[in-house]
Order: sequence, then structure tokens, then C-alpha cells
Amino acid sequence: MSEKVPSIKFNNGYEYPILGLGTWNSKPGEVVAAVKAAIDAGYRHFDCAFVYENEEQVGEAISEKIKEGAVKRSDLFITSKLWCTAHKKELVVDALKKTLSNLKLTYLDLYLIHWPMGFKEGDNLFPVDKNGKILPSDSYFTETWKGMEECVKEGLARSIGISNFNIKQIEDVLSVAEIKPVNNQVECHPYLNQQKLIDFCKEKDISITAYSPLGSPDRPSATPNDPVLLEDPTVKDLAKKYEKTPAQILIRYQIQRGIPVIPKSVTKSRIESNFKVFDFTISDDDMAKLNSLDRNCRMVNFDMCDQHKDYPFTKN
Ligand SMILES: NC(=O)C1=CN([C@@H]2O[C@H](COP(=O)(O)OP(=O)(O)OC[C@H]3O[C@@H](n4cnc5c(N)ncnc54)[C@H](OP(=O)(O)O)[C@@H]3O)[C@@H](O)[C@H]2O)C=CC1
Ligand SMILES: CC(C)=CCC/C(C)=C/CC/C(C)=C/C=O
Repeated sequence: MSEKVPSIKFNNGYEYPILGLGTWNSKPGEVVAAVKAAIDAGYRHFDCAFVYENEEQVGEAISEKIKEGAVKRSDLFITSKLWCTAHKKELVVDALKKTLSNLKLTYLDLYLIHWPMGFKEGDNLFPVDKNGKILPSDSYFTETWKGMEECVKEGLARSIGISNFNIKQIEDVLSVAEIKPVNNQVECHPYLNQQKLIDFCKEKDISITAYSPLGSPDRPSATPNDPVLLEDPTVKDLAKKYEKTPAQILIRYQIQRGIPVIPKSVTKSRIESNFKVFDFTISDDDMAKLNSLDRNCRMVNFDMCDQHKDYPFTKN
């Protein structure tokens, strides 16, 4: 039996395991085995989203593992995210109920606003105009936040947070929040180390989760000319030095910064090796080398939304 993964504490007192399994781009036919393998390997934290269109299969794996007695619901930390087409306040609780039904759960540990941008309401998850650009909703995320607070009040989510929010957008949420966000989930790895955002969030007692920690090589928008983080020479040299894989170096980098991290894999051997990151320490000098790789290189641009009034990223 593996050791319990260390946790950080949210501003509301709940514990958040520092390592979890990502599920974006995990095909419905692969994710059941992946989640089961992860539970067997010791993972207790799973990162999901309505828009990943695999919540039902994640839920199936979780229920089967609970049924066979491998874990209890209370051992697990399950996150999901509100999709952009349900940003109007009156749509939020129902969207969470749909996610809970998919996952076969009665509550989530953490529910996040997936992106600060509201899209035109309806069944089309990516409503676009004739140029392929997203059609916006007339909502603003401060209204969405009130719906998120309702989810806590109804006992459907223990904690609520945000994802892909920039500093100004976080300030706007805080200006209306009766319940503070506990977490902002953002892209974070040595090519985009997010130190400024991390420092700001720390000051506000909001934790950060690092998504795409391996550089998201299977993202749909990847092109052959993009840099490949897992093949970076410094990362590969450190892997050799510590007798670890490049992925283990990138995961350990976040853990040593105190940043929870959610690498995705559907490959049993990688799911297992990505979890073996608690038996070595990267030296301060080597952490500095990884920090020096920062180059404002964002892998997940979501650029079909770059004309949206609430697009969170500055253009390069
Ligand atoms: N809030 C948000 O907007 C976003 C959230 N996320 C969350 O963060 C998670 C992780 O980010 P994601 O973008 O998926 O990318 P990651 O950086 O986690 O990379 C995943 C890719 O790396 C491969 N991989 C995993 N382990 C290894 C290994 N040991 N060696 C080599 N390759 C490896 C996987 O392949 P394989 O599966 O084939 O093994 C997959 O192709 C997501 O799954 C999602 O849960 C991600 C993006 C946006
Ligand atoms: C089908 C289209 C237009 C995009 C697929 C990628 C996708 C699910 C994007 C959603 C935004 C995103 C990057 C989410 C990651 O969590």
C-alpha cells in the first residue's frame, strides 16, 4: 500500500492532495482503466470537467473502485468544472447537478469556473460565428460566482474556485465574493512558471493548481514547430542526474514549489511512474535552473476565444 500523498490546506480548511490525475483528452474508452490504475497506484485526487465529455466513464471507474472496497468516497478528492455555456447565475446549480449525475457522486470536493469567458447559452459547447470565433454570452463571471456560492450553500460542492483567471479578473471575483475562491487552476510548467500570479494568489490566500505540467504534448492545438518541454535539454540532463524521468522532474518541480499538480496519462506505466515523486529532492541550484527556463510559452491558448471581452491572456 502506497503512502498518503501530502496535501495543502485551502483557505476554508479543507485538505487538497498535492498530486492528482488529469483527464483532459483521455478518451472515454481509455479513462476507466486509467482511473482504476491510478487508484491502485495511490492517486486519490482526480481532475475532471464537463467539457472533457468523459465524466460518465470517470464516474464508472470511481464507483467500481468504491464498490470493490479499494477506496471510500471520503478518501477521494474530486474536482470538476463549470463549462462556459452555463455562466448565467440560474444555470450554475443545474450544471453541477448534471456533472454530479455523470460522476455518480452526491458532492464535489472542488468546483471551478473553467474559464472567465461566458459563451452563448445552449447545447453547443463551442458556439462559433462564421470565422470560427466564439459567440459570447452577455453574462460576466461575477454573476457566475454567485451561482457557484449557491452550490456550496446547497451542499453540492465543498469548495469553489476559478481557472484561467488573470490578476484583474481575480480581483473582480474577490470584490463580490461572500465565499472566497480557494484555488485558481492555471497552466504552469518551467516554460510558463507563473511566479507573478502565484505571488499574487498567495497574498490573497488562494492556492494555485498547475495544469499541463508536462507541456500538454497531446493538446489538439499542438503544431510540429512548438517547443516540447519533455525534450528540453535541461530537463533531460536533470532526469539523468537524479535517475528519474523528465516527467518526474517536471512533477517534482511543482511539488517542491508547494504547487498542486495534475499530470494526465492513460498509460498504466506512466500513471505509476508519475506518482513516484516523493523519494527524491531537486537541489536549490537545480530548481533555479528549471526556473530560468521561463519564456512566457503558453501551450493552451484557446485562441478561438481571443476576441472575447473576457479572454484572460495577453497576446504575445
Ligand atoms: N483548467 C483548464 O483549462 C485545463 C486543465 N487541464 C487539466 O490538467 C491536466 C493535465 O494537463 P494536460 O494538458 O492534459 O497535459 P500534461 O502536461 O499532463 O500532459 C499529458 C500528456 O503527457 C503524456 N505523458 C504523461 N506522462 C508521461 C510520461 N511519464 N512520459 C511521457 N509522456 C507522458 C500523456 O500521454 P498518455 O496519456 O498517452 O500517457 C499526454 O500526452 C488535464 O488533463 C486537465 O485535467 C489541462 C488543460 C487546461
Ligand atoms: C473541439 C474544440 C473546439 C476544442 C477541443 C479542445 C477543448 C475541449 C477545449 C476546451 C478548453 C480547454 C483547453 C480546456 C482544458 O481544460
